[in-house]
Amino acid sequence: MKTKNEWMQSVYLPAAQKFPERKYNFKNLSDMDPEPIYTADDLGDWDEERDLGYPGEFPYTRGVQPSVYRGKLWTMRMFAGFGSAEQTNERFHALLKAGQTGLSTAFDLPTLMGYDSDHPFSKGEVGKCGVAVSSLADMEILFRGIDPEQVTTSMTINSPANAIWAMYIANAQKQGKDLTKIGGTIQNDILKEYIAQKEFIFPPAPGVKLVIDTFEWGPRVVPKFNFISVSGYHIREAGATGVQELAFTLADGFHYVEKALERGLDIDEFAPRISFFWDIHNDFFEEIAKLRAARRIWARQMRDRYGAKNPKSWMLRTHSQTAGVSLPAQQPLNNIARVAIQALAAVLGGTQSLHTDAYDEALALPTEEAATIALRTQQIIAYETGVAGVVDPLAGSYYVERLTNDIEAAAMGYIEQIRALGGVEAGIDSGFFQLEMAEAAYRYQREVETKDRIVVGVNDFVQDAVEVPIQLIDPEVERVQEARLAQVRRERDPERAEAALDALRDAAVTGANTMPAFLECAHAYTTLGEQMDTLKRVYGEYVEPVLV
Ligand SMILES: CC(C)(COP(=O)(O)OP(=O)(O)OC[C@H]1O[C@@H](n2cnc3c(N)ncnc32)[C@H](O)[C@@H]1OP(=O)(O)O)[C@@H](O)C(=O)NCCC(=O)NCCSC(=O)CCC(=O)O
Repeated sequence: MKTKNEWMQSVYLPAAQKFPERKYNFKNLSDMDPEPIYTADDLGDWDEERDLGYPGEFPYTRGVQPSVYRGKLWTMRMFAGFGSAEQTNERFHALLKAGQTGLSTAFDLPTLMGYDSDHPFSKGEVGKCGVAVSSLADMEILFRGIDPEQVTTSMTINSPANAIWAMYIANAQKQGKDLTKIGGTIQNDILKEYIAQKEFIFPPAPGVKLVIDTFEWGPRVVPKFNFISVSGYHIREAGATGVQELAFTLADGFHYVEKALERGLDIDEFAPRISFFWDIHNDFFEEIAKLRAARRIWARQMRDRYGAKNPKSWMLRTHSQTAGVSLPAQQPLNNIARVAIQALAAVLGGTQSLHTDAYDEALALPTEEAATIALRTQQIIAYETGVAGVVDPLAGSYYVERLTNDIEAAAMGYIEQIRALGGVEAGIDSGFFQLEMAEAAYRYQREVETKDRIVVGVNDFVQDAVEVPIQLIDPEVERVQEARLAQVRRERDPERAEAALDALRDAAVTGANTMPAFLECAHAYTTLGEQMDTLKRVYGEYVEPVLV
């Protein structure tokens, strides 16, 4: 048989002279230029046993479970939250009734920034991009009628993650639930806030310290809870390429591991509950290869660099979300097609959990109809396409294996560069991440503006604006929240509340684990704002350095 090179010379190039290749940018979103075809000749020293293996076995390229979706479909976990706790609770019940298999909570901006709903800074933002939660009283309503032992819940919360998690756990305790049986995930990934999303409160050192408190406390008290979801999503949405998303996020994961080890924790006690979160964009094969490379890098580094011995510590388990940034406001119904393709890539990449964006995401929070179509998209993939019946069906594809290798190598290059810079916190201080991402975002935008990259409906195939119904948030929610907060402050035991906040302050001052104090703060109905203010007085607030 001819070699690839012989075929290129004798067949492809002569044909391309007669019928030239399209003048188009074939590069993927990580700026990697694919060749026209891939054969075994492209795999270099790729070794099937070392680099691929079997599903459920090191290095987990093919998936973390032996049976992957033949055993259990991925969790269909739609990110939802708006308005008051009552409204979101209603949406949660509707989503579960529609066949969703896990919950995922979106909090509003004041909650994400640690402000109570009645703080002057919260005006106009209460309940807008998620649900408002200022105390245990809101949490009780939010999860009314939902059994935390039966349904796993994800909470996208970062700077105030300890406080919100404690409220969730306090609510479960008040219902008499067994804490060793409740499962779920808090995002709790503060590093990517400094790098990308910018919803930080405290400086990086105490920010990371609070995260490590959850690494220590979680496995002992709520052993089924994933106390972190190390998130590439927001890094990607802020303009990073797929390779940067992978590298920066894994570097963040390793940073937390190193900090937990510095605290003297046993890697095999905490690492099995570290989880991840990826953004799944339009380049189909790039995204599949990214997920496979992610599992391989994590497994190799955890075993060989950090010395983890428990196979569960080697397994990178992940949530995925289709790429909001890829869904334009122009011709929004086309986004249903984009989301279907991205979701298929997440599934072929072996995700454990998936959110599919609603087509109207660029316009407003999703209407119930748009959110339902997004969920149905997952159900169509799960039940109609046959892709869930065979484990890692793309394994052995020359292109997919080569791309997995290339993405792994490129991401490891970045990870080594970050280590040489002095680590993630040093990279944040020097603006390394922001500058790398700004450059990638600029390159992408220039490609779109010069039409070197076509985005259907945006820079080609454009048509007049199409109107779709959008969801509006009732400003009444702000008044309801203010009234509830006033009632909470009036009815709680003031001495217990004050003592709880004092204990939180003391834990912060002495460097003790803050989680027991946060749990008591929740039970004492102290508010989120009161807890964060207490910590601000000890830790200070982060001011981002200006980069020019
Ligand atoms: C680990 C994950 C990724 C997934 O957890 P899940 O519980 O859903 O799934 P799972 O762990 O795969 O499965 C649950 C249990 O079943 C077992 N299991 C699963 N598949 C199996 C199989 N084939 N054979 C045997 N056992 C299996 C697992 O080991 C596990 O048990 P054990 O537990 O006993 O091992 C978790 O962290 C998660 O759900 N994350 C969601 C994060 C999220 O929703 N984030 C939203 C961000 S939204 C955001 O940031 C906003 C972005 C924006 O701006 O729009």
